[in-house]
Amino acid sequence: MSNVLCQIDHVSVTYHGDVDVRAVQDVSLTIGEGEIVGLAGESGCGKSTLAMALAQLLPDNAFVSDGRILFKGQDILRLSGEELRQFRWDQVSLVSQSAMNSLNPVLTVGEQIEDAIWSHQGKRSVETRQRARELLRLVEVDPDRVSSYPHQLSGGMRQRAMIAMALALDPKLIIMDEPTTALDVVVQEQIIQQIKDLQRKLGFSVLFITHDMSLLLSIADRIAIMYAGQLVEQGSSDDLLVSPAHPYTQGLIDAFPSVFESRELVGIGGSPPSMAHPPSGCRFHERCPKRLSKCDSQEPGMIGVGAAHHAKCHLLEKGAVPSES
Ligand SMILES: Nc1ncnc2c1ncn2[C@@H]1O[C@H](COP(=O)(O)OP(=O)(O)OP(=O)(O)O)[C@@H](O)[C@H]1O
Repeated sequence: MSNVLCQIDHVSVTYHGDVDVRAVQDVSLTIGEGEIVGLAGESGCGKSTLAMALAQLLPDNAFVSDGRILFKGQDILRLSGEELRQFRWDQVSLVSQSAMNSLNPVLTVGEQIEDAIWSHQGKRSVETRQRARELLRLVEVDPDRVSSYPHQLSGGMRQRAMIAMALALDPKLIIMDEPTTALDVVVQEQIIQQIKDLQRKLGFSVLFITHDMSLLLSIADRIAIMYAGQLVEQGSSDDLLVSPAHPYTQGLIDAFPSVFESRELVGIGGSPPSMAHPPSGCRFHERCPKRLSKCDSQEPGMIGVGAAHHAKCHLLEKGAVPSES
């Protein structure tokens, strides 16, 4: 792998409420410089919470209850005040699912990009307007659109404008949380291609979050799979495509149309558990078609199945015989 940019080290995140919810539990994940890492899993499994912890944007009722997050070797959980503000844009930026909700409806796109530059570099000038135009050109939006309001742009253009804004301060890492979910398939493909092109050209790293495995297999260098707050498998895209080791990963792959082959889609039976009361043993055991008798009581560890391919499943232990149900 390339040089390490970011190391998420045994991180847990807890939400305070009537019942405390540990939405992320003991997650370790590394993102290399210039690498696109995909994070997949069904709704509610903790992907966005992990992303928010990484961007230091957790809501007030949530906190990192264990572990550390090193960014270029520095523990970002210890940053405060000005250091934190700088980190949030200079090092990491975020593109979220709905550009319509993220963009300010009463400011033009140009003003919003300029604000991002200005508020962190302390100057608004002819150059910031010029930079806003360059950024729009970079994401293939007509630079004259600096004067447009968000509602005057198509969904695809708004999402491109969000990407332009995320690029404004040359961050080292861009977190993309379902950036194309709200778009139709054709526009989605164009934007994915553009993200890949920009990443190659500019060299930033990406944490790409989605529940769509087939999309991830086509964009990510490496993929991590989350289930009920835990990482259950990680490996290269090829590893996961050719030999997924966790039944949940296999289920996710089977549930989405493949860009590589045509086959019948099969959903995963049941639904993810409540994070307030996660099941004992392997958290996937109630839905697993290959569960063993111990899966409901003993939590499996992460087991190596290849050079950089690991999965958290008892089936990978020596001598395990799956029971097909
Ligand atoms: N603001 C909140 N307050 C309390 N609990 C929360 C809050 N946000 C999320 N959670 C809890 O954290 C769990 C994980 O949510 P999260 O949004 O991180 O999942 P996700 O995988 O990103 O889902 P989605 O794909 O739907 O965004 C949820 O199941 C919920 O129990």
